[in-house]
Amino acid sequence: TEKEIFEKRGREFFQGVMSFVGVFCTMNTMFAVPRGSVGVATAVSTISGSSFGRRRAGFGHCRVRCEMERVVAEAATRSSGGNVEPGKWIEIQSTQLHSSENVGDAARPSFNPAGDEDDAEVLIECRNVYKSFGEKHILQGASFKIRDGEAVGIIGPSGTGKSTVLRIMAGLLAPDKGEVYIRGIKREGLASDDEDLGGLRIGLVFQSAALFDSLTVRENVGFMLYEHSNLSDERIAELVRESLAAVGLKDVEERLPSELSGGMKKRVALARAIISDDKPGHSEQELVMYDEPTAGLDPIASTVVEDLIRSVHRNGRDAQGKPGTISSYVVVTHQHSTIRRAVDRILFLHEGKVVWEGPTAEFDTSMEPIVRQFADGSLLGPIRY
Ligand SMILES: Nc1ncnc2c1ncn2[C@@H]1O[C@H](COP(=O)(O)OP(=O)(O)OP(=O)(O)O)[C@@H](O)[C@H]1O
Repeated sequence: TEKEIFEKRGREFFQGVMSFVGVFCTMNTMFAVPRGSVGVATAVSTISGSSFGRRRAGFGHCRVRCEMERVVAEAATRSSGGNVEPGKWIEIQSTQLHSSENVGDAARPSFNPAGDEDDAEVLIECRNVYKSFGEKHILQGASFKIRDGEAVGIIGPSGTGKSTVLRIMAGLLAPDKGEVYIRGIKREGLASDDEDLGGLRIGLVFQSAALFDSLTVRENVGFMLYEHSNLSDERIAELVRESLAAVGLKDVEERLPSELSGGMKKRVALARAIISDDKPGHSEQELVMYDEPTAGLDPIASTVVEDLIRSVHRNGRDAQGKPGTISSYVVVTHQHSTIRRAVDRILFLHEGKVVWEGPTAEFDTSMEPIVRQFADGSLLGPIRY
């Protein structure tokens, strides 16, 4: 019954927030009163915890009250600058917790304001993944899930293994230990043509665009179809045209990569990742992974690529105004603009593990020292160079 589900979710939620003092709830509301000897960081986490709680336990909204100045300031941010004073109850609605004020793009998919992202189908799961290269122990128990509909960013210090994670998810590299599940099916070995991905297509867009220099744009974009489908050359040329149009390119089919600008190459690489054959019963789901899609681009070209990534997602509209076809995507990036503009949820990778994850909106307000140091670009903190 609804009551049983509520009680179960409530129990799960409380297991997650037992450390917070003074948390109690009613059917649709959670109340949080950080007090006593808890530190500021814990108190702020109470607010973050309450957003987690609402998503996990399905609370309609939460109310927070606190005396501590920093916490009150945090609460003010969360409540969009409402009338927030120490000791006064403030109410935080779900939409404010995943606010998109940094993003002006209408194509931006929302961060599941229904609050049910935990229930969405898991497309890829990495469970306790280890990977070493010789003496370099890069991944040391990385675990995370990518769900249907998500726009996820993987961030973290240089050399921490972000690209390695992408290559493992794409099946180009096998973990030494741990498991990768694709739609619940455990992957054995590397990606292969006859691998059962449960109907999911996985595309990887490399940082360098990785176009074949000697092939034209048409041959690059249609490469997989020329190699692995029975479609006629005419049909492939048509699909290539459509895919290029989706990323805002036309009349470039016969050019060589050397005749394109850096930004155009990235668009062509994106067109190659999203092209699909038109077989009946073709998979509905596609996950694309972008490795540093905006590296080396000027700020405006970065914005164009960030919006493009949004636009080909199924909640967006492509360059022709058609709904995008990508179910979920993962972006590895160092660029703050890309973190804020192109993704809804962040996985923070450090020393081989996911050490923090949360909605993009929480990246700027999290008091987690590692996140604060990274977000502020500070030399002081737990990350040592
Ligand atoms: N095939 C390989 N052989 C040997 N070492 C490798 C290989 N691939 C990656 N590495 C090493 O693993 C470490 C992690 O590399 P990776 O590219 O995954 O990091 P990253 O977090 O994406 O870094 P950056 O942010 O600088 O791009 C680096 O030290 C890299 O040199």
